[in-house]
Amino acid sequence: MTEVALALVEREGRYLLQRRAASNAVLPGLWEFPGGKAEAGEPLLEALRRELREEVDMKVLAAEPLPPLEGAVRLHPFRVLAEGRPRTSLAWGWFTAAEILRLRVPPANVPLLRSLVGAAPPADSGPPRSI
Ligand SMILES: Nc1nc2c([nH]c(=O)n2[C@@H]2O[C@H](COP(=O)(O)OP(=O)(O)OP(=O)(O)O)[C@@H](O)[C@H]2O)c(=O)[nH]1
Repeated sequence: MTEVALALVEREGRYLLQRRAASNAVLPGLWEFPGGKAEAGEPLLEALRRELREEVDMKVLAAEPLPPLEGAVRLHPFRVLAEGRPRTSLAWGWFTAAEILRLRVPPANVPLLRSLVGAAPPADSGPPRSI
């Protein structure tokens, strides 16, 4: 299974996203968290540090793991406190989780984004029920 480290860099309730190049063979044009595949034998935290540095030139100061998501690959999201300002040739921006759900994102990210928004059900959905 391919292990992928994702950086959820949050500032004032907004998360850093970048947009995959339209020319990318995998998920072209989608908005995603900085991150990428761990190399063979590379600890996830190291992959997280490396990808954040390589992709947006930011330094991880602290990272807290969230539960992994299983799909075609295994996503390991981390809440990240990072130093610096994003520097990347890709489009990027700061978005609330609710805003991100209205962008084109990798399908595997949707449950994660919903959990970030908080389980606020639509007004007409009735009382909360366990699933
Ligand atoms: N970076 C990133 N990858 C994600 C997210 N959500 C998600 O499903 N993925 C998947 O995780 C994998 C990460 O691949 P990547 O291509 O970014 O990894 P990488 O930087 O190591 O790239 P490389 O294979 O070109 O060296 C892809 O299959 C991608 O579709 C996300 O929010 N951010």
